[in-house]
Amino acid sequence: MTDIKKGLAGVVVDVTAISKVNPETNSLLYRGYPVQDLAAHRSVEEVALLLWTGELPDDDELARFVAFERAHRALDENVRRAIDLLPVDCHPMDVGRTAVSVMGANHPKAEDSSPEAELEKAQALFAAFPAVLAYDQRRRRGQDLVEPREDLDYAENVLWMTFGEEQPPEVVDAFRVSMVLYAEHSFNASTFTARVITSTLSDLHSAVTGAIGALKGPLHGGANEAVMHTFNEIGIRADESREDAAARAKAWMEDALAQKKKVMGFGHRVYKNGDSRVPTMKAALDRMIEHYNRPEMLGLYDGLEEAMAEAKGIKPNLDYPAGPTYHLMGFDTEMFTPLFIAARIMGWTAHIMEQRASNSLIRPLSEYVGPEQRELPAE
Ligand SMILES: CC(=O)SCCNC(=O)CCNC(=O)[C@H](O)C(C)(C)COP(=O)(O)OP(=O)(O)OC[C@H]1O[C@@H](n2cnc3c(N)ncnc32)[C@H](O)[C@@H]1OP(=O)(O)O
Ligand SMILES: O=C([O-])CC(=O)C(=O)O
Repeated sequence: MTDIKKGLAGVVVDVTAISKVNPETNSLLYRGYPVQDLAAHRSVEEVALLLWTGELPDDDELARFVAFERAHRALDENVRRAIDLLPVDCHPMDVGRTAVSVMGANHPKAEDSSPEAELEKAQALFAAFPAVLAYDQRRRRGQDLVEPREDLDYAENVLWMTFGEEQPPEVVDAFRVSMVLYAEHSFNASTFTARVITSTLSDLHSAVTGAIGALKGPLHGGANEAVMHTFNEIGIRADESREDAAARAKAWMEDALAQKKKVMGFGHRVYKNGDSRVPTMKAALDRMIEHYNRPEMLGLYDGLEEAMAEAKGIKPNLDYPAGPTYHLMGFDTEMFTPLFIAARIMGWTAHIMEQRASNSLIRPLSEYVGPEQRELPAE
């Protein structure tokens, strides 16, 4: 029997110059720059340009892109109409997936895959997607659409369109950090999906639509939402001490592992000794816990982490600190993975362009294990 690598685990399928995930050094580089340095010092807009072009922008390049991004933020009327047709109790990832598909169908350059058109479509999608998730959260709450504001940067504006109020700088900063950390992660399942679709010479919006489908699952992006379901199952008690919350979380985890449950937000296919992005995201979560004065959330976080480490030695992944961070900011739980879409559009579209520039149809082989050739039964 052929040596089959289930889930393509450990298989190197292509080269990439976009990011380097190094589990040995527990590091992640975007185009050579450590992600924690980018998260500390750079805007989402700068990171987007870095991922797409390979270099950090100079002042003129950044100013041009910032102007473009601010001019392309408003929710398109066709997209709004399509969203309004979807039930308010469907999953917001279905809304995001549908919205990107509608954007593609309406884009005048949908079938133009030249490098220039591709970059323009990537930038427009990056600019336009936040309005989808912001509008979706608001319509579910019975609130009206909030128009984008051109005087706000990307991170400030996403929060503005979602909540209709300017957020304090600490909150904006934690949100910006999450977007930078979520932007790109080499050949993860959704990015690989986007590359498979691109490899057939399909268009950018089709590739992103497919990637959203792959991101939705709880073994991938859906884990940030699932983390919050765990917290809710344990029970969030705003007046509880950190210690009491930690004790309840530990007991919950011990019980879950005794039942052989998989607990989302822990483990990773590539990192086996911790996720390079967790310390930076955890620091942002700590700042939010302090800002909102919610020590019991830290108790739940620590209790689960400690019990998982003691029982199985498995470390948290990025979705673990990101989930409670978004919760504290006021996002509805089901909106967490659409936030991941907003960020990962940067990485997906960079990979779509890289795949197209050096394409080969992605079509692996399988070993057949079904019945041998046989005769049809007589009619
Ligand atoms: C941004 C991201 O997408 S990060 C990933 C987000 N996904 C999650 O958080 C989902 C939970 N985690 C998991 O399911 C896994 O760790 C994965 C899918 C991410 C990676 O898994 P793989 O590399 O395929 O490892 P696999 O699932 O085979 O796990 C290896 C062992 O660790 C255990 N394990 C791994 N993760 C977990 C977990 N979260 N909870 C409990 N046990 C776990 C498995 O049960 C398995 O144990 P066994 O050998 O006794 O059967
Ligand atoms: O790399 C992976 O398999 C999943 C992940 O962490 C990501 O996509 O950010």
